[in-house]
Amino acid sequence: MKEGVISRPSLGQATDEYERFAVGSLLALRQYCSSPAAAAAIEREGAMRGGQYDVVVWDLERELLEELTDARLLSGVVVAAQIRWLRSALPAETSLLLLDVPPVWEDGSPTHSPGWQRTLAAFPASLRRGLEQRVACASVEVGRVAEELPNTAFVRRAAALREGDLLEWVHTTRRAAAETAAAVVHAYADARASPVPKAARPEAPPWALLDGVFTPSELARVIALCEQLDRSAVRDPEIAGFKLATTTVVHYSVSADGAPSFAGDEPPDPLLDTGWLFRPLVAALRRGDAALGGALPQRAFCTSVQYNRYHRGDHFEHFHVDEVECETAYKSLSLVLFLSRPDEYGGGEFELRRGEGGQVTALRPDANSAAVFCAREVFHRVRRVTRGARRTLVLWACATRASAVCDGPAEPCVAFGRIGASPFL
Ligand SMILES: O=C(O)CCC(=O)C(=O)O
Ligand SMILES: [Fe+2]
Repeated sequence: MKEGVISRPSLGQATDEYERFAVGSLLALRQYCSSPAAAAAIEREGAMRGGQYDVVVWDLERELLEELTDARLLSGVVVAAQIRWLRSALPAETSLLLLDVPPVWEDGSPTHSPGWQRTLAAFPASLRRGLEQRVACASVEVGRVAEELPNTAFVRRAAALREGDLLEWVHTTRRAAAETAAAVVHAYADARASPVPKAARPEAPPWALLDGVFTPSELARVIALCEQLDRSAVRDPEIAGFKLATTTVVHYSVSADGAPSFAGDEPPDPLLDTGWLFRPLVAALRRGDAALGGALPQRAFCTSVQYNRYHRGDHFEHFHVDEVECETAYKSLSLVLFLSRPDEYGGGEFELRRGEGGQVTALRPDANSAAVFCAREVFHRVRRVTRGARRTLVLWACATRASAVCDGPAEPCVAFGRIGASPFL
């Protein structure tokens, strides 16, 4: 495998998909997937997309990765594991596509933060040089992609970056992968010493229904965002017997000083500065947790938000729990926010069931309400939509094994995709 190779024929097929379906998302999905069947489906998907999108190869495994692992930066270990998985999932002849290895350091700090600067300053000179070379090399690749795909938003944005900003940009735009890596990094550390996670209290109700999650003005803003996302939506292929829907991932993204992350003559990107969307959802996770008996571990963080649209014939008919493995970082609470009014769609019932044999409850909740439930215990599915469109936002509060039992402040807190130095936002 050669470093920095772009396979030109397959690049010709890529559009903005290029960014959206970068491997990071698949890795994140694989990490978070809900069942062995789902894992298999995602791996198949990985293999298929691997054939379609032969992207930029940054072979981090050989040099930098060794250095990272030597430096005991656990992200190195995580990346190595991800690459191994990726290699096994892709056909042998496919060049490794690894668009984004987010530089998630042990304290989860973004690359230009004081934390990052301190980390970098502590590196041996050889490692620093290695890193700098990688950034330069990545910039060259972005430049080459820009020649191939001059008109995509991704490229316009990427090409405008200065070299030093690249890692920062990767960190921000690939939040889902970063979350996965950050979670796994801590899980590796936690797994050494920690006992199994606390089971949810037996007397806790299995799910909570919350209403009024967004204020009217927030809701108007959410709807406007969704309409904007609908305009560039790409329909996901069906995973038969599992899911057929269109899903867009919205990452948590805020700039430190509140200024727009990208200035210039482009219209503002609706996917930047999304803190306003996350705050009420995190508040709802906290409310849901309280209603369920407060089982959320002390140290928790939330994932990106998935915006799902189910049009006529669409479904998520596979009865599943969102978390099964619990070995590393795990999803603790699931939140499904219903954006559509019940009269806007037919079918599309949200069915919930506690455990394998529990009784099924079918819900068609009001718009702006949310179901919150234990990600490990509550099976759920979405029946086929027969009319109109059903829209939801889905996100999870995640934790690591040790965080289920660690001592911490009395109030459980949810941080935005960051654990480590300041998990208690
Ligand atoms: O969109 C929904 O209503 C549920 C989605 C879901 O169950 C999931 O993403 O795991
Ligand atoms: Fe689910």
